[in-house]
Amino acid sequence: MLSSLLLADLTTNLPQAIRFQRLLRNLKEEFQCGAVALLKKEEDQLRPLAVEGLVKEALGRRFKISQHPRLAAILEQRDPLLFEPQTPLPDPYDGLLDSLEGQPLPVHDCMGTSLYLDGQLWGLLTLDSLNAGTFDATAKEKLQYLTLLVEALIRMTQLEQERTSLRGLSRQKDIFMASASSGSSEIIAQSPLVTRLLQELDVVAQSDLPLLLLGETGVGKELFARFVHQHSQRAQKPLVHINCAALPESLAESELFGHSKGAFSGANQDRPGKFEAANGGTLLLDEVGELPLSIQAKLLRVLQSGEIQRLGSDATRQVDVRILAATNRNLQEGVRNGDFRADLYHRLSVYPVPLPPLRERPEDILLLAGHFLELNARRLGLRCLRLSSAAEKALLQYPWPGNVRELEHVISRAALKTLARQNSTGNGWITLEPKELDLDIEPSPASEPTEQQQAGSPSLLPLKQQVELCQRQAIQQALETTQGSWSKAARLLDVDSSNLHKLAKRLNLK
Ligand SMILES: Nc1ncnc2c1ncn2[C@@H]1O[C@H](COP(=O)(O)OP(=O)(O)OP(=O)(O)O)[C@@H](O)[C@H]1O
Repeated sequence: MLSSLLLADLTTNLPQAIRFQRLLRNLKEEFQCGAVALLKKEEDQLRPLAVEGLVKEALGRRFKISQHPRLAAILEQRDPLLFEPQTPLPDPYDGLLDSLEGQPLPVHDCMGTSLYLDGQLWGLLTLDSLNAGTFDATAKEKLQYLTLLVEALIRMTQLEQERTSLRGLSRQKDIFMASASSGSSEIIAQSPLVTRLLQELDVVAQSDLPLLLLGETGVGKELFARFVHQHSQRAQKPLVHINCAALPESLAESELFGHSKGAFSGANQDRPGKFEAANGGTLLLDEVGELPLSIQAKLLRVLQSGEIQRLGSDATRQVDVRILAATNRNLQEGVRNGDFRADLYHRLSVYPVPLPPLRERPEDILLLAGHFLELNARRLGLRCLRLSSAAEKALLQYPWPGNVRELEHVISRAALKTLARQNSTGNGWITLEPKELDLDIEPSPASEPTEQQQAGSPSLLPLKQQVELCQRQAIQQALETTQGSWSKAARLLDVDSSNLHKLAKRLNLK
């Protein structure tokens, strides 16, 4: 029965996330178990691509193989591995099972299998059952033959993705987790807003266009700049970051363009600047709105000519640098006030990229929280950190003026606070409560969240923002229904097509 379902999915053209989710749902039913998870191996860690029966935030987690002996043992062998219910090895999903609402896992059955693609270890599949004794030798045998089908399904999905990206379309559809080479550059997101933005950036990255990343503080401008660099032809060359706000006017020219020996007192030797350091690669001008006016003129000349002159030298040097600029200031206003040169603004803003604040993409909040919980648990040596459902609600209700950075700090602070509790109980498993998050807004314990809050919408936003949030959701829904057709979406929403385009542009949906 299950194999025919899997075979049917092999021949259907489905987005990866939906395909994997269906696979896990079918497996959960087939094995009558509580949780199934599909994890992909990425260097020394495992990344969940789909989970069934685990809490939502589990998708944001990364499991370091060396810290999870069960997962390591599954990876070590080709055949499925059945763990004794009494095994002393800790379970990686302790506290993450949906049905247990944060309770630690009791004695239970667990089995898993490694997955290979083209002879290479790709990842693994795990199954957990709360009824000890469910998984026996027959179940293990069944998993063995289903493993082949699961591998075929993953391979098929990969081929389809490759074909799609060859056509210049998105590489990932439902859930897009852009994985860069180091953990710290990983963009965690599943909201349609960010998913679409990443798809767009993936394409724009291939050009040498200057990008202007706009957005509130802590929204991820630097992270997205790194994404662009890593997805560009320049990825093997340096990405040089310069914080214009931290650049004293007296040193700015030498920092950017370098200086020759004797150019000023203390210049004991020739020194290249950031432009030369970034040659062949990318230069990120962070907080570009803070650049002093005198330096703006010099920067403009370099951008126009592609040539730099080190301070104190007449020689010119050709540089090939792609410019990315980021700011949380309104540069147009800066131009109007005379703080920012109009010509430089036009040069930098060829392709503006507005990054949506966290409150406009509530779908990402719990995912990001899960990611930061995992990072903190690892850093503090805690076995498992999770959110109570009241804490989840509190995170969803909060308006996040400091965006992702604030969320990161809230989770780090809360994780630290739990240390004392952890020491007193001696238990590695910890649930965070709203009071530990220390947010300004506490959800009322008596009231159930509204549908809007469940979708992650902040309830205390000014009316204008709430209206915009509703408009954004309606447009996104319509686009999903019409599979991206704007004209059909306009008909569905009963608005004029050009008005819909204008509105979508204003709401950063385009
Ligand atoms: N989608 C994301 N996934 C994972 N981490 C994120 C994401 N977005 C932001 N972060 C994290 O949030 C923090 C702030 O991000 P970043 O420094 O890129 O923001 P910024 O917009 O450049 O901030 P500022 O305006 O203050 O310069 C960083 O630690 C970053 O790694």
